[in-house]
Amino acid sequence: MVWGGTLDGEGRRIVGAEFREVTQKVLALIGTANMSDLFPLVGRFDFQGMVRRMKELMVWMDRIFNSVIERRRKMVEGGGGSRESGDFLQLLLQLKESGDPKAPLSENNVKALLMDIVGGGTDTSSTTIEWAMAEMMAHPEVLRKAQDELEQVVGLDNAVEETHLPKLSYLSAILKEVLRLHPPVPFLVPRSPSQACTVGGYMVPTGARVMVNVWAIQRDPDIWAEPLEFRPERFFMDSTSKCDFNGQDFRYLPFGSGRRVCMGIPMAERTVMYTFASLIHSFEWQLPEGRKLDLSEKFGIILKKKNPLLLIPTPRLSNPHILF
Ligand code: HEM
Repeated sequence: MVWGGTLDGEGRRIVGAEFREVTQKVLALIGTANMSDLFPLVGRFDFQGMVRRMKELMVWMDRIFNSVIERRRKMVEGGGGSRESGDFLQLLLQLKESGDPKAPLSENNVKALLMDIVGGGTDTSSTTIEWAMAEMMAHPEVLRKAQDELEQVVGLDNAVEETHLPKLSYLSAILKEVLRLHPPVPFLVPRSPSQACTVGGYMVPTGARVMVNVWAIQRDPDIWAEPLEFRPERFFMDSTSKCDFNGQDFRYLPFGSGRRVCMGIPMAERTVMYTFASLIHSFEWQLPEGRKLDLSEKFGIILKKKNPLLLIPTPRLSNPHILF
């Protein structure tokens, strides 16, 4: 979707694996406590070597982008591959080449946009799906209901398609509940007011770093009934039925709010729901023998499971070949 049409087979796998590795390292580094944030005066000494390590990772990331862009250029110049790779990279390069004065794009802009999309969209989406599967293991009755809905809308003789998604209202409520209890970006992106202001009686000085604790808001017992219970049905109740992903309702902000709200919401809604729906429609899942379900969290810029979820699938469609 992002640059998949540019790379094929082995190339896609290698670049994908390398990109995942560097993204994991960047996210881990961003989530590490940095002394310089607490004592800005000593920041320039970079005692923990974090600036140095981030610069190294950015060089690595840049090399990956350069190689993908170069392959794309060769593909077009050589005329060997189709010019229409239909991916996001193609769109960005076309915009850049069109030289539209209203939206000028440099090569660096293209790379920054690629980084935003891949960096912002991969770990967040995969973490949501992992939490969703873990909650299904913890709540088999919810899983059963979701599978019943899928059987009615999709049928056991079909694979899930994008067109089915708007009809899967219970599944959509499950994902809302997953994102309520496990918001992948628990503190959103830090804010910094350009003017001092007072919020809820607290003075926030100009330039202060403000973190919004969405994790705590979405578990606040003053707002949510039985906040620690996993209950997708709550999103059908009058009081919460209007909670969507746009960040207008300050009780529920898994994608943030305001000017910096997640720009990938439409894509996330479709890809996460499609993947999750396909997983539970196409397979039955169980924990490996003797292994207990563990729902503990690991603190970081992305709120992941402390221990990765390991499950065993068994085909459930009438004809498993539908998937291939
Ligand atoms: C379940 C999946 C996702 C979740 C939970 C999520 C969540 C978030 C959150 C909380 C923010 C910060 C918003 C704020 O501080 O107000 C954000 C920003 C962002 N997200 Fe997502 N995101 C997801 C998927 C995606 C996808 C698929 C893309 C790209 C296609 C994406 C691209 C971005 C970008 C570029 C930003 C930065 C926006 C800015 O600062 O202006 N996200 N996301």
